Amino acid sequence: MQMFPLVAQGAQVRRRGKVLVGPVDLTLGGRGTSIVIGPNGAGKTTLLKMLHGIVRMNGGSLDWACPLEEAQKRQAFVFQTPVMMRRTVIDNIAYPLRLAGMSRREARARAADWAGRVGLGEILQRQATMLSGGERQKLALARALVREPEVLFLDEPCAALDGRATREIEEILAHASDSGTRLIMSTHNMGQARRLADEVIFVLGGRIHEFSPAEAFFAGPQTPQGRAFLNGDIVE
Ligand SMILES: Nc1ncnc2c1ncn2[C@@H]1O[C@H](COP(=O)(O)OP(=O)(O)OP(=O)(O)O)[C@@H](O)[C@H]1O
Repeated sequence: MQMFPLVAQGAQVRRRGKVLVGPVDLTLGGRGTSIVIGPNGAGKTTLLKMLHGIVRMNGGSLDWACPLEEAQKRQAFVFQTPVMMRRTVIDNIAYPLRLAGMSRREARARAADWAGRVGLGEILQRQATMLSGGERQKLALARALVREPEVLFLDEPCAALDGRATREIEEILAHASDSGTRLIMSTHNMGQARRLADEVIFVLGGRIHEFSPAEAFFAGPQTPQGRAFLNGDIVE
């Protein structure tokens, strides 16, 4: 069953009388990588969580092309600082499969396979809480990808990582994208945005200020704020 388009109409998130996001009108198609950019506090995280369905909306609508319950099963979210369970690497990755009812044997086999794909194949038995930042992020990716979601949301997955770890994560993401996983991801790193984006969602003040194909955006944003942001100027 088709999951896309995802259509938001007048979607809004308010907390304590303040609008954090919206109103947002947005239609996302089923292909490629959407990169969400914007200054600190613009609402990128809240927007991603709203689209994923884990923050309560206070207005408007958000509709997948398939029933919501179906859509929820087919998407995953990688947080900026993923939480590690006090278990081994392989058990952390196998966990979502176990939750979904898969046998221990099968879940561990798949987990070991995914650990290998993200470069954690040598440390399957290490306690996840002992991992470095880059390793944690790889584990979080494997744990999200192991269920083969059609859509993966990521909130600044490389924010705390050095260049090498960032490049490794980007390779995993590019591979997932090539394999057909729809990526919707925020980043502060404009180099990363240029490398990964098929389309850019520029968020300002909780609203979508620009939404364009990546090539067009990076060639020249349509708005003064978009241009300023791309230049590294302060945008408020
Ligand atoms: N649960 C909440 N209650 C009240 N305010 C919140 C809540 N969550 C976020 N905010 C506020 O909403 C605004 C948007 O936050 P959000 O984290 O979505 O922005 P962001 O663009 O991801 O920021 P950053 O780039 O700094 O991570 C901020 O001003 C933040 O302080």
